[in-house]
Amino acid sequence: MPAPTQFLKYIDSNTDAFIKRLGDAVAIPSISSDPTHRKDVFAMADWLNEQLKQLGVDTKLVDLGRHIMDGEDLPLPPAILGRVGNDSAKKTVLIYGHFDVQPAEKSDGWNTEPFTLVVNKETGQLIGRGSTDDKGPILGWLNVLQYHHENKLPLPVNLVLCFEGMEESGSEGLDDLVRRESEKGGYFDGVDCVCISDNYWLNTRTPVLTYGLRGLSYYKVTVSGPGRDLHSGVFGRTVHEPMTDLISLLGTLVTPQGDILIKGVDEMVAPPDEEEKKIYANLDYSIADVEEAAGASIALSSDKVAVLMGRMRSPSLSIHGIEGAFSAAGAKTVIPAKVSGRFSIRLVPPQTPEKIKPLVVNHLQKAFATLGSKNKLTVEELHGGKPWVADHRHWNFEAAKKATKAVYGQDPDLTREGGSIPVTLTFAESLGVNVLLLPMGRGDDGAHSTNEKLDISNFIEGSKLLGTYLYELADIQK
Ligand SMILES: C[C@H](N)C(=O)N[C@@H](Cc1c[nH]cn1)C(=O)O
Ligand SMILES: [Zn+2]
Ligand SMILES: [Zn+2]
Repeated sequence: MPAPTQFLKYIDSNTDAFIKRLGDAVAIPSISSDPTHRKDVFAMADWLNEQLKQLGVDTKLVDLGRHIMDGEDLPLPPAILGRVGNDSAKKTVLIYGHFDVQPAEKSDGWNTEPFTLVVNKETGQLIGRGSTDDKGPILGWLNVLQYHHENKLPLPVNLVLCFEGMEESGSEGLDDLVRRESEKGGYFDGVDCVCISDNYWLNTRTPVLTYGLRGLSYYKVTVSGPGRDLHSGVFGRTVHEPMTDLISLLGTLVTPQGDILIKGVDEMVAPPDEEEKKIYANLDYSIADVEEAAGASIALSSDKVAVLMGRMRSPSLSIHGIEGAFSAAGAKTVIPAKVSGRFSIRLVPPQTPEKIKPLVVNHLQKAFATLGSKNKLTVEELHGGKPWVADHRHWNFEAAKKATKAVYGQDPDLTREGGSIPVTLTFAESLGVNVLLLPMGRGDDGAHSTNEKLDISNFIEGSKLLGTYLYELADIQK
């Protein structure tokens, strides 16, 4: 059943109010990885819960307990569960999203304040942290709910909502909740399919449906030795320096071409056959797309298929930062006493964090031993998540294809995403149902980056897409 024309018109005519609400959401700096912002993640949960209640959603906040982050014992933000409709004649769809965001500071290179949504009417962009990842898409669902609530219209399907505030930090506590609530009589019992809007198109023009995600294994490697920071003029060439050791270790992990040097990691993945390569060759994507999104001509290859495979079906290792390193202005001549490097490996089937961890630890210990250093090495896995691949011939995807065609007038490309949403596989396994990724934003949105944005047209057409998908689902043969 097509979405009512009234619904599409309503989304268009409420654009300003929807943008205003996104501004309110972006203004809450709900950074899950920063203990000083934990209260803001709670504030964001309260704000979202209030919005949902005002739109007629029956909600409950679920306490997920506590966890240790960087040695600090912290309360986990609650998950928000919600329900609209309980009609046994209708399908039941579980919607997942996350209301936490990545860190952002103007000094990182933002042109505007990251937690103030800037509406640029000239470019048609909404700029602010969380605009595309993942507050914009969550608010897209709210826009759909608002139309039905204000017009006292039933939704075409029953909706079960699951929103969390720790996705950017490993979804701590959520797996247990999902497993528990998927049991008979649980909150998610009776769910027919899952839809997640939390990734991006490949380019700036072609909508996509996504059937795969990479997993993640995130590490902190620490080298310590001196009892305190030292003067490099007094102690240089006199003691083993932690930073020198750490840089040597990080240099053993990956080549500048992206090949992973930890024995067994790249080798765990079977090479693609010609049939699979055709899938990548047929996607609407070019080297210009990746370079425009990256902001420079720095693609690892000029071969589109190689670049796409690097993102979608190969593991990758990225080095994220060094804690304890001198980074301020000036020329401090210090030997830091303790430094920690953070890096992560994106995983693809059949890799799992459990299979990868011993390879990583063994590699680092061996590499450290070859340095002949008297410093101390520790390796910690901070968090992990398994990769996920779904059946894109399922009726859940068929409904989304029809909705895409109806809203955008074109067929979507089918993609695997290079990023990770750890709970996706848990939903698929615990509920035994199909999971669909239905992204709202474009490939150049800059999620996790400076000047993150969501195009107004993607916010508005994306809201229509989410609603239209629900109408298409209602009709489709199971
Ligand atoms: C794809 C999704 N929007 C996302 O950004 N996921 C994060 C998950 C994560 C895990 N550790 C930190 N963040 C990602 O892929 O980095
Ligand atoms: Zn993210
Ligand atoms: Zn996200």
